[in-house]
Amino acid sequence: MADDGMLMNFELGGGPLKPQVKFKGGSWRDRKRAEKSAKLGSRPAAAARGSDDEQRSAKRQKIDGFGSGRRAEGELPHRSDLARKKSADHGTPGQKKHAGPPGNRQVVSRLFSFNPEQKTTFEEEEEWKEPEATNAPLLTVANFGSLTISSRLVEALAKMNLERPTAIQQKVIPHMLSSSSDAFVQAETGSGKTFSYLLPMLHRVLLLSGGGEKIHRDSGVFAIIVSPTRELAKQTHTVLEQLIRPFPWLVSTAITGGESKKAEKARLRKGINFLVATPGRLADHIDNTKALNLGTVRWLILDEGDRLMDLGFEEDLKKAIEALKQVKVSSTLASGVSLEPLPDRRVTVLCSATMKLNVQKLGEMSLADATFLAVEKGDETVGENKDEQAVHKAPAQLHQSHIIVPAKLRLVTLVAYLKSVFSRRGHTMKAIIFMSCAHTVDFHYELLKIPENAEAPQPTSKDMPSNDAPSKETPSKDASTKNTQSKDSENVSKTVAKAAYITSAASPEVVLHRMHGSLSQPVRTATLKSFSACKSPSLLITTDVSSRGLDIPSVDLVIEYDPAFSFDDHIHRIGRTARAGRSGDATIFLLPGAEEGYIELLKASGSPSSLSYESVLQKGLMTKLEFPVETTAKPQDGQTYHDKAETLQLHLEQRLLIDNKRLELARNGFKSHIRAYATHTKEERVHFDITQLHLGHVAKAFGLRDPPGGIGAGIERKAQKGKKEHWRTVKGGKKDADSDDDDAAKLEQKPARDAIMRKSRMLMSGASEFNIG
Ligand SMILES: Nc1ncnc2c1ncn2[C@@H]1O[C@H](COP(=O)(O)OP(=O)(O)OP(=O)(O)O)[C@@H](O)[C@H]1O
Repeated sequence: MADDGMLMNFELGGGPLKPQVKFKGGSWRDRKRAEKSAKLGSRPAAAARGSDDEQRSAKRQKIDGFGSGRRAEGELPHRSDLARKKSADHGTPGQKKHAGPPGNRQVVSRLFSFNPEQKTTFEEEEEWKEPEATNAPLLTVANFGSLTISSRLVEALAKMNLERPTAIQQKVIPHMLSSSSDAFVQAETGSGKTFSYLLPMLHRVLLLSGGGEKIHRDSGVFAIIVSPTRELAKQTHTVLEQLIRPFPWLVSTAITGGESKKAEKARLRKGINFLVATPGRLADHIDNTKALNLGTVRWLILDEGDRLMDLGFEEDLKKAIEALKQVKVSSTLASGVSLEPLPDRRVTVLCSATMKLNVQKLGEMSLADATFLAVEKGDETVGENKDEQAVHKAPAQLHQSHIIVPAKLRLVTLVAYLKSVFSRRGHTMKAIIFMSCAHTVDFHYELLKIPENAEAPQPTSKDMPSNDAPSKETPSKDASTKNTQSKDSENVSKTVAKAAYITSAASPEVVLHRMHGSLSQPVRTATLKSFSACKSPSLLITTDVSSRGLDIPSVDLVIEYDPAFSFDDHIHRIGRTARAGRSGDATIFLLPGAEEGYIELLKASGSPSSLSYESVLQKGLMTKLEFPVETTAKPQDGQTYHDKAETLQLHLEQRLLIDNKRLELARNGFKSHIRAYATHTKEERVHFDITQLHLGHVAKAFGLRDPPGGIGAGIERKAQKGKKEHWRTVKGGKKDADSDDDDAAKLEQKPARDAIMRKSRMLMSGASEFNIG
């Protein structure tokens, strides 16, 4: 019978090779080995118990069985078959026989031995008490009306359940209502920066109409809001649409990469008053769309300034800023309406939750005599803050934790953690897991979802509502709703599924989502919409594409399974929870060793608590553990949580071995993860030292028995030369290292390594990840 290379890591009983078979082909060593294996394989399981030799024999049988469908019975496999089989095979040192009943014995990788020691000891911590929220609406202010904004705007806000301003809104709104000077707005994540600039702009534009309809869509563009990502641009546009709904004579639109330029041009020709844009597309329209007249523009808002610069939009932004400078500011409209209520010069407002050097550079490019508007310690001008480096706190009510997990245990600890948090929180739980790159997202999504043939939940009309305001650009809401919903369902067919493993009696259904920049724009948009609207407990696995500005209601927990590439990114990631005064939790996974040093840095953003992975495993795995597909590894009554963790790991590994597609995802995930690891910022690389990664252990976290040949091997060999730590020496033999020579050499060659790093950076944070332009 052909086994198609699908043999798993359990003993083979009689095995595919029969002892009486005469062996042909291969070297004499291979023939001898195969004969010996066949003999051992024919012995009863009980006799074969426990010895390492026998494990190795069982392993060889599996190697020998690989590809047997294409070879005469008894003929030995070619070396290429052996090599192919090797990476899918098991049996490296550090594996043991599972202590199950005879006849059901399995090989399990040891998860709890040979792990590096955790260096940090944590004193017993006091129970965390949630402090007063720092980004909540202010109780000391009666309502938005007290900021003297239009009563119709106050009504529109009330309809959105917004009554009182937040601290930053209280600071920015009066400034923008009365002043014509530039501003730098810095405030915590989730503190309502969007309304802080939208409300005063709208108020002043409404003064032009004097409450009537003196201005129209073709009166000109009054404000341009630049957002770094398409998602953020669309989100800001949605909020804006909600605010201007009572004023049908005002029109806004979003122009973003990934949309039809022709349709955007047509909209610009018809007339727009508020334009939300991504930088690349804005620069393109400035160059190529005559209908885009900048003469009436009085506000340029640069939202998420640090991200705009991180993503390399400096040139596009320069172009927009220069183009605006070239145009004379008109004081009346062609229709004769005076523009007096608007600022008498073009005002630029730069917003950021963090203030890195590149934001300061953007400030120098775009601002003149700007006022620094922040909630803390009074106002200062931007110039006086130039030397300040980014040390920023997360909202005080955001409860942060870290968990130091050895690499081998990461995957099972993640499953256990998710299982325990979903079972604790019950039905209203939303969580986001950040991973380093698209391939790791894809792998974990595939592994954690109920496999294909099971029906994936399609967003229903209940789950895909549009809290999007009906845009005046959308011809007929009713006509398009049905169409949009069916398109959305189609778009999320590969990004939304029911989760396996992490469900519990309290959350019998958890909806899994995945999102990254390599997905097409319609898929990204539909996936976010589904996650945002999902009424069941739901989990989004994503990259940093979701870390900035996204406002997803009621996210309770952010897990940084892979730490962010920079501390600022970390602040933005965790800021997806605890928004506008709500509570929230954030947990970061760190490896023992150098990564523990990152905890000191974390303290700059709050007071993180420590979680022990042992207690996470215990909590998560001692409740009923259910596997979505059968493999020989099964959780059994009476197992300790260590046994359960190893059973779960074995089961996950077996799932890779029976499905080449999943195995490939794991290998790609591993390789991309290692490349991504090299792209931590220079200042933080001391904590994320790639030479300290034990690749064999990291491979386990991808359900792999060995690191696949590829980028990683060179790194480990390099590290091994320098340091001979006990736990590192358990890594496989010479052949493993030799087989990866090419990559090792490549990595040690600086230009090649730099190219990889550049590519990884681009993948992680550049245009290809975000598909903006
Ligand atoms: N005054 C308010 N009262 C209650 N909720 C508010 C108020 N202002 C804003 N919000 C809500 O707070 C959330 C966060 O707002 P917003 O996205 O503008 O924050 P942000 O400061 O831009 O955050 P980030 O830096 O993460 O982008 C939104 O859901 C918004 O509706």
